[in-house]
Amino acid sequence: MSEKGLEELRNKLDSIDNELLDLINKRMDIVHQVGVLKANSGGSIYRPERERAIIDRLDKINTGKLNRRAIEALFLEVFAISRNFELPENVAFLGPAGSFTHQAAETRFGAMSSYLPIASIKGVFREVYTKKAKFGVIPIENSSNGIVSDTINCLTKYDLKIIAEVILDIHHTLATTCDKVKDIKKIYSKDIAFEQCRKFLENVGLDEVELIPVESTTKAVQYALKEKGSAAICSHVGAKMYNLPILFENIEDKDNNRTRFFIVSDFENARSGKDKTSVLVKLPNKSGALVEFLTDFNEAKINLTKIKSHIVEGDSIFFIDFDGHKDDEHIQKIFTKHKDSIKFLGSYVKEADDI
Ligand SMILES: C=C(O[C@@H]1C=C(C(=O)O)C=C[C@H]1O)C(=O)O
Repeated sequence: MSEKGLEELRNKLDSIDNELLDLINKRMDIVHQVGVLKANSGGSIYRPERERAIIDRLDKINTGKLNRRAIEALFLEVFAISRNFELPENVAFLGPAGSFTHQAAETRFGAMSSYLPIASIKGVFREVYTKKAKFGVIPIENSSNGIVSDTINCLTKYDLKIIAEVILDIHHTLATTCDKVKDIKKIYSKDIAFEQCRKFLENVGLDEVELIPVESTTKAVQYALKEKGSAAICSHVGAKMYNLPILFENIEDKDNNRTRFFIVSDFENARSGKDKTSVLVKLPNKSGALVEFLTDFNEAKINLTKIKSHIVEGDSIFFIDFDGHKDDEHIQKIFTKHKDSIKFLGSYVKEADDI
């Protein structure tokens, strides 16, 4: 291509960028006006259901090259920056920095938010409950390892609401300063990550080496970086963050290894039209209680997407997800009838039926 041709194209890009900048600034002014209205009425700045509606609308009218993922990536960042300008709010997440939960948080709160890495799930709930953070991000379940007990325990104890779910594909890498697999004598990682990569470890002859469970995959990177002859099973982001060379990518045994995260806060969402609701249920200790409860759901034609039993302080409880919003009439009826058994956890935009 001639120098002149390149310059012409670059000039075109420059003028498009000028327009984009101008439009985004104009958009920010409007968001500010919305922010003032919300501040006067005491409403939350963040409205996940409204953001979902904007993305759905743009995806529908889109005739250009961008696909839904690209539209989502661009606009979620624009929304996050707008909100952050309007009212900077802290986001607590199960840390350390670079954890999968951090990545889940960044999908909704973007690059500019102020993040607080917290060492435990209980700590995250505490930060939000005591208003040091407006939002808390924690894992609720993984497709290979099931429900995260600490999260269920905290949902029973703290009066916070689930305002969004985030589902991430979880990919692990083997990162190490060793050049060859046979030089690796020990591997650091989080206990559940070892379980998710068993077959890989067997296939490359690493099933006999010492596996050392540590608090997080990021911690594993830090250990592996310091110690010769060791490796970490960690995320791509975690390895890159500390410049630990990656020897193998995508080493998880199942190709649909997914984790679901919740975002908790102190407000409730309005309806989006495509919602899911989560509740905890403690039924009376009498025969047929569960059947009667589920029959009511069946008769109201409510689609249950998950039911898991769980023991909290010796009591058996059920964690249940179903389609619909708390304010839907048929759901209200069930909530009224079973008000002594149900703890409402939140209605939020449904990202998927299940993981
Ligand atoms: C502007 C609003 O507030 C926030 C910012 C949004 C945006 O930038 O479009 C959308 C939803 C909210 O999270 C709104 O509620 O409309």
